[in-house]
Amino acid sequence: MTALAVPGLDQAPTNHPRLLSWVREVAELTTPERVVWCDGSDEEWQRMTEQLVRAGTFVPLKQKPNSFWCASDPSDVARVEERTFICSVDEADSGPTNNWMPPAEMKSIMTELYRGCMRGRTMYVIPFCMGPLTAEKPMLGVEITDSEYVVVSMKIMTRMGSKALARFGEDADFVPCLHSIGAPLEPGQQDVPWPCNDTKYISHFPEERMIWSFGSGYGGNALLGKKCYSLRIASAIGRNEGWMAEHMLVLKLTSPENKVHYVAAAFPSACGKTNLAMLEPTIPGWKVETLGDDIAWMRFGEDGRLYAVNPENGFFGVAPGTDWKTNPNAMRTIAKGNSLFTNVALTDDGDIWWEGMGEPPAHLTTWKKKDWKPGDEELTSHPNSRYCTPIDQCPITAPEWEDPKGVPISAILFGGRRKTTIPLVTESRDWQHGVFMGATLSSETTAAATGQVGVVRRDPMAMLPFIGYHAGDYFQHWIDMGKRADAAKMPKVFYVNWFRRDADGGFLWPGFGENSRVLKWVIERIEGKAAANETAIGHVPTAEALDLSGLDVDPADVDKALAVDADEWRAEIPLIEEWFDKIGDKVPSLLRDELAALKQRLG
Ligand SMILES: Nc1nc2c(ncn2[C@@H]2O[C@H](COP(=O)(O)OP(=O)(O)OP(=O)(O)O)[C@@H](O)[C@H]2O)c(=O)[nH]1
Ligand SMILES: O=C([O-])CC(=O)C(=O)O
Ligand SMILES: [Mn+2]
Repeated sequence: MTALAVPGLDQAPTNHPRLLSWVREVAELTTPERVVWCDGSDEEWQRMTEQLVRAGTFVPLKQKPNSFWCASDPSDVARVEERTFICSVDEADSGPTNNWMPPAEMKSIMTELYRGCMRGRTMYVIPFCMGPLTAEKPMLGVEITDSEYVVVSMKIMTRMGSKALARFGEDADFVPCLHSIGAPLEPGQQDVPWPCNDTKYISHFPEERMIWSFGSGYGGNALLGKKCYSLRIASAIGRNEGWMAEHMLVLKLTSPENKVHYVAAAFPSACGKTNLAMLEPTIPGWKVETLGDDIAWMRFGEDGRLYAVNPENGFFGVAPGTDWKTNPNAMRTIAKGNSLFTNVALTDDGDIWWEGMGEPPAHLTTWKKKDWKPGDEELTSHPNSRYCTPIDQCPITAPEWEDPKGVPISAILFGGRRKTTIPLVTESRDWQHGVFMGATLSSETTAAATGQVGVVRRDPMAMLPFIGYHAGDYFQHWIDMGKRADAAKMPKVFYVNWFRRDADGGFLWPGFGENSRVLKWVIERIEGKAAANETAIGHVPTAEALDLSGLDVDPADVDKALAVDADEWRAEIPLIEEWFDKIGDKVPSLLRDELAALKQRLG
């Protein structure tokens, strides 16, 4: 090996041999101008944000301390599912829901893309830890990137820098995560505010536990600790080790009698996780606290219950629709500053604005950097614009959110965005039926991924884009988790839909804080206190069982939100059959049995 004289390469704050040799190897391939080992300090944040302001990437916000507005390239605004690959050694392990390429082929394509790709740029080395630093076996990773935006975002979203590196010792295992925006700078070339590449690959090598990402700076494609590590790679690890990595929020619910229950909920991207995680109950005496808004790792505890940990350190939340009425706790969190806002609108006095925030000011700069005034047709903010903010700034973050042991889960909610068919809430009969509900979960597509919006697709456990292996094996893993446990100790599974509509297109259920009424029914079911109708699809609340006191809605609308329409469900059956056929032989026979039984009950 020829010793490469890249400034900074030899200033490594570690003796970890595997880490050192990997960093050198990447530097030799990508040929950056210098290497910087990130320490995660406030001085580093200061330096990076100043640099991003000089580069025209960030605009400092006058109205929010230590916060920045940022507009991406208009082509780089969401996850790119069609460019996301699970490169398992055997194609059959990737399954019918993932894109696949042989690992060797992907590596050879991407190696050529990476060759010289950091020319003229700085290569940052970011040691990070997903989940609490105090974990007995911390889940470590190192992201190499040529994007300052990624470095500062990782500081919010993960535990990174020196404090993470302290857990590496000289031989700790870590997931190598290689990221490049794919925009080398030639001498004298003027940089752009959001460099990226039209060619994009988001590749995962589950057997090697390695991630390679190229061409995009967008969060879900570039902050590799999030979806790539904590869901795709972690789901594959969890399957082997007997735990679960899920696209779930985790909240703590305290009843008026001071009983505590922890609830996890899986909804597809842009379908309400952050909002539910930070909900302000509208019913007296109930309290919600937040532990996580996007990802949960769940393992059995010594008492046989399922415990959840949030691997993240921040919120990367959908901006539009967030305001003081719908999600006041998110507003309080970002008001404290230390946040990044990407692809929202900028006000003339140096604040942010987006659709759903009430009356717009007389003039705005849109996410496309165009002038905008009220009445203009164009959206001021991209529908997938995001705020990125530290979780510990949230006023209702539960104190135990960093407990490495996690919190015991009483209920799991699955939910989607469906205009029809799916009632407001349905309780499963048992774990296996709950797995069936999750495996057949459907939702309309959203702006969180590129592609058409509003198309109904199956999104099993809200994990369609995030399962790091064969979806049929994933269903089997869910069933096996139930078999390993005492049934009485497993969380009870519910299926919710906040998005059912009337004939005029209006929502039948007011949602947001009012969803506390559904949470109350869920807890009362668990405690054996609330009534339900047994229907073909599961247990649905009687109109009286749902606490509607003080709620200003037409009771007929609530009835419609709760209705089980046999015709609509009969129309759903062929869609579920088609879905199971797509998964093929690996659909667990118990789920086929559930489908047959559902068909029979519907007549
Ligand atoms: N009608 C209605 N809309 C909701 C409700 N909860 C959330 N939304 C809207 O759904 C959109 C997405 O909500 P989020 O809570 O950010 O979704 P998420 O699941 O956290 O999304 P990701 O971060 O992409 O995983 C926002 O525009 C919300 O305003 C609800 O109860 N009713
Ligand atoms: O991953 C992202 O970019 C944001 C997110 O939470 C999702 O899409 O589910
Ligand atoms: Mn998400």
